[in-house]
Amino acid sequence: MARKALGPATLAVVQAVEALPAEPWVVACSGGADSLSLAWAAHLVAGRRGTSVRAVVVDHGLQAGSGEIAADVVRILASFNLDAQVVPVTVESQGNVEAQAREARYAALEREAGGDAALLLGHTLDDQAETVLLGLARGSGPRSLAGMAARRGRLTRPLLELHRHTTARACAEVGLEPWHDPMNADPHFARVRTRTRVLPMLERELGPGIAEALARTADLCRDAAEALDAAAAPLISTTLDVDVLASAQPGVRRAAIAAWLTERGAPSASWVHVTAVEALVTDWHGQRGIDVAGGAVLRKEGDLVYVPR
Ligand SMILES: Nc1ncnc2c1ncn2[C@@H]1O[C@H](COP(=O)(O)OP(=O)(O)OP(=O)(O)O)[C@@H](O)[C@H]1O
Repeated sequence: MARKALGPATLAVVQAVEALPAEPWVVACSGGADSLSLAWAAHLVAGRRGTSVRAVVVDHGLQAGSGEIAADVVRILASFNLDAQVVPVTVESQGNVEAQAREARYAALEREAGGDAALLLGHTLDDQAETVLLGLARGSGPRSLAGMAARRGRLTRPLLELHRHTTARACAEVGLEPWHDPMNADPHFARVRTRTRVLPMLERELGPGIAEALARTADLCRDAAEALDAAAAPLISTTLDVDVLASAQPGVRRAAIAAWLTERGAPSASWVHVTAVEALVTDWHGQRGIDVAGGAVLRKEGDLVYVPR
């Protein structure tokens, strides 16, 4: 039977999905153009391969009518016969709501994917470029500038080399109406200002191709971060040896401290904490220790010791 020709944008999304290995897929779909076009393409490719695919829509319950919006997305997915379900999560409405929503979303999505399925996410080249730019503005190092990996564990991002405008066009080509999240247009968020003002301004002032260049920076930084981690690994055990740290290169020393803090159970080591711990080695004047997230680091004889709170 002759296949109906795909439009050029749809073809680009389908080809990105075809590059994935054959395995069961769970598509994380918000209803936005990126994850909607991804879900459409995943359904097509899985059908051709005879592998299983379904979609999950997380309802964070943070906006009025969020349940209906999620149900609408499930209906859109059902319109092309993709099996989908809404998964509600509970997010505290105090503190950093965005970060809590992300954490609850990823926990629910990973639970849904279980042990065997790859979890497909709709992040694009533009998302990667925004992540790198925001990291540069914060003064981040290579680990953070590495941005998002195309594959980490079961998390899979097939669209990282495609622009957001491609996914929007793909939806139009196949007749899907994506949901436009009002938060994606709210200039209160630094990411939204980066997307709508900063990147377009850089493209105007410095020339086209900024997003591609920033995505390449992410790839290069990932390589650099992996090299630093590999060099730091032999320095890490239950405690850190002060003399060994003192003679290590600064970048390797800081990578060792960051990885050690994370291994010991300190939640994501910030630059402030890493450099404060480093000072126990490079600028020691008898201070006993310093507080870090989740505990304290003490200098005991020739070692640094992590004491959880
Ligand atoms: N509520 C949700 N339910 C399921 N998956 C989600 C949800 N929100 C985000 N995701 C997943 O995370 C990816 C990135 O999220 P992000 O918030 O950057 O995108 P988005 O603005 O929701 O829109 P899009 O679907 O176009 O990516 C999405 O592509 C999707 O795969």
